[in-house]
Amino acid sequence: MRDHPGPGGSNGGAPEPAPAGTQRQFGEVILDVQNISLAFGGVKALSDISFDVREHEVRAIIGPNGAGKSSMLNCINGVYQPQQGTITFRGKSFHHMKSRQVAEMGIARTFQNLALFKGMSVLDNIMTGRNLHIKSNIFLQALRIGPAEREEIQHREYVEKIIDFLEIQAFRKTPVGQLPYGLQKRVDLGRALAMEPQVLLLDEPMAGMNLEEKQDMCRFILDVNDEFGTTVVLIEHDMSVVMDISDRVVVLDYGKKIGDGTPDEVRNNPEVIKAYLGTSH
Ligand SMILES: Nc1ncnc2c1ncn2[C@@H]1O[C@H](COP(=O)(O)OP(=O)(O)OP(=O)(O)O)[C@@H](O)[C@H]1O
Repeated sequence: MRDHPGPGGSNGGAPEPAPAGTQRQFGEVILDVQNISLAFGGVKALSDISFDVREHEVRAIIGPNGAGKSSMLNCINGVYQPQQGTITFRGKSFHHMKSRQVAEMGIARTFQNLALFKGMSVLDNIMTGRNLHIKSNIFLQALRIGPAEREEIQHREYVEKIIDFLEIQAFRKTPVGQLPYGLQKRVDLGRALAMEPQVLLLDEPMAGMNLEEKQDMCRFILDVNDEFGTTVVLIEHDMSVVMDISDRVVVLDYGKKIGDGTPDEVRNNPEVIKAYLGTSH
């Protein structure tokens, strides 16, 4: 298990050191979710959910099927517009932000069902993550002349670094659809990393993977967090993974928050045990 910070909660935004004897240290609250409610007709997907995420933290959202986890990520990255509540990123609140605007602010997302172009190579898929950073106009890009050519070279260099980092050099020209599922998930992570996010939202990054693939993915998530300093918010069903790599965990059940704290606190929370950990998923 990782070394953990103290129990959750804001201290007014001041940097919060980890308790004595622990290694991990977090910055200010980077993402603050306050009183979010979201309904689809009569279905209350989220009811008055609040939690915060500190800079450089690995924060997990767990809960049984239908608990509202993906809906929460969709509110954070602008796919859904909650009827109530506020999300604040680096002190800037937003209610009705489009996904692209959220991405431009520095929040990237991977999806439960991969959002990759199966016929395109690994390299080209990861390049799509650079779109937000491309400054030259489409005409120059198409002709690959002047500043556009220089810019493309810089973006390709950045993408090559990600490919090296994720250890997928051998597949850089391979169409993504020909790769095993675990590697496709890694490419999806690469595409999100190419956006140079400050916060990375991962929707079930380990789903459908075998043990070895899960171990690899855990290592990459922790390396991204350590080496790039990227804050990570992840949804994951595999409890051993969640408990191993998360600093703090939010627990949802039927759209309500029933637990929030370190893995140990959550593990010992009777309501959480009853709703989730006591059942098989
Ligand atoms: N677009 C939608 N339209 C209608 N209902 C929706 C929509 N998205 C989610 N819901 C409903 O909201 C509730 C929460 O769903 P959500 O997918 O957020 O849960 P989840 O915790 O991510 O579940 P899972 O672990 O199965 O992915 C469910 O009752 C679901 O049916």
